[in-house]
Amino acid sequence: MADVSVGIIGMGDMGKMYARRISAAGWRVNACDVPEKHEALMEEFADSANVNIMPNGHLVSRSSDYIIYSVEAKKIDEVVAKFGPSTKLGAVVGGQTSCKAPEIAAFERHLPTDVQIVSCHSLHGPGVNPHGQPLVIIQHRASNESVERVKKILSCLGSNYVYLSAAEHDRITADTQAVTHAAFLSMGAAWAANKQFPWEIARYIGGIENVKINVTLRIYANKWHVYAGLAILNPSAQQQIKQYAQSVTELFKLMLGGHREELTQRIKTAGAAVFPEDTLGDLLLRDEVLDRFSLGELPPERVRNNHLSLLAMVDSWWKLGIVPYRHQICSTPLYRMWLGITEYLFRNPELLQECIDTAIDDNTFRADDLEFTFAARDWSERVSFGNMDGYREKFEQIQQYFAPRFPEATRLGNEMIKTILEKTRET
Ligand SMILES: NC(=O)C1=CN([C@@H]2O[C@H](COP(=O)(O)OP(=O)(O)OC[C@H]3O[C@@H](n4cnc5c(N)ncnc54)[C@H](OP(=O)(O)O)[C@@H]3O)[C@@H](O)[C@H]2O)C=CC1
Ligand SMILES: O=C(O)C(=O)Cc1ccc(O)cc1
Repeated sequence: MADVSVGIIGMGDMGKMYARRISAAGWRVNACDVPEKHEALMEEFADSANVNIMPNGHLVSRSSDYIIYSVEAKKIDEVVAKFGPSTKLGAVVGGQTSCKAPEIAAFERHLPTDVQIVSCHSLHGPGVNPHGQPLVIIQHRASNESVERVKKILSCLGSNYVYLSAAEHDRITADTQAVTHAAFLSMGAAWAANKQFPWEIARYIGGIENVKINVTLRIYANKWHVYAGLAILNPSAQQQIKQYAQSVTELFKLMLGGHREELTQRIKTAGAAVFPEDTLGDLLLRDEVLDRFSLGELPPERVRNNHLSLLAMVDSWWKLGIVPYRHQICSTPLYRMWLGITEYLFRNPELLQECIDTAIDDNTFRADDLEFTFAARDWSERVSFGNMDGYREKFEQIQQYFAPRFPEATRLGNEMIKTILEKTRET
């Protein structure tokens, strides 16, 4: 084992995080990125004795025993086609991309048949401590012995292994990540369209709103390709995102039409299906936690909101027959927060009633909800059409709008994630 070396192709945020932790645990790491970044990487890792920065993926592939591709999901085929044939005889190969269908297809297409395939996916971003987070292991074409080797290497992350097939992985992450991101991306799109910075408006400060704002900014501060890849390339994700957009539209129409009874009936039915009384444990999140992380001044009294984004989430879980708690074992931090605030609303009958009353009686959210509905449908269409360029254009435009607040939001978001994860880790 001492002689086993680890290759990392793609030294972006995730690749570097892996390289630092794996090398610190004593493994020799051979790593590369695109040639334009070679020199900068050499400098950055000059002091890391166990990290050997190489000029390209051929050199990494031919000299490493476990090779991890940590490149953009949309580039996986092109990169594996280039370097896969150079893989060391008998090595094990895996990938870190967020969607496994294209990754596994690329491995099967381009890797020599003697090469084994054990893939992985850390279910968190590069700024989150991997300790205790889920790490998916996919034994696709490999002996048990090779899986043990990979687990031994990755054990330095301290994550919890979750064993899935590639297809199971994609199905679950469509239910958890893709639809969660669609909701937050739509919130950001609506705020930007209305030229709002929500932390400057009293009705968007405090409690559930803090989570909405911090998570939205966290997503827009990341790279577009991460979200585009896991939504567009995941065969299961389109349906989920489409259902979410449809639920948003239908609920908004009921609100606009003043159909109190129908709206109440639908929300209560969905709530009962997703949060059945006899299966519930403690709440994932509580007021003290929710109120602590605000980008703006907390108003003296909580301001009402109809929470269309949350009502639509439960409605689409119900329509799709998804039981969100079943996915907790392989959930990301953002998914846990999203489930946390949704549950917080649905398990508080007074708050839910206030939400329905606000939806019917209060006109002040109509403009925001209209933009939110447009946004949810627009994201869904860009995903359905497989429109990478269109996704990027919209994402980066909104990213620019929020960029000035990213440093503060990231700092607050990190604290919030840490606190919330401590509260939700055992569940
Ligand atoms: N960020 C996150 O929160 C998470 C991301 N992931 C997944 O991990 C993967 C990496 O993500 P992340 O690190 O954030 O993305 P980055 O964009 O930071 O890193 C990807 C790196 O791979 C490089 N690359 C592209 N082509 C090649 C090549 N031919 N040879 C060597 N390097 C190449 C890219 O260069 P260039 O920019 O020039 O293309 C880039 O530096 C993605 O598939 C993502 O979906 C998984 C979990 C969490
Ligand atoms: O927590 C989330 O959902 C994130 O946004 C971070 C993230 C992004 C991509 C992944 O493949 C895994 C985690």
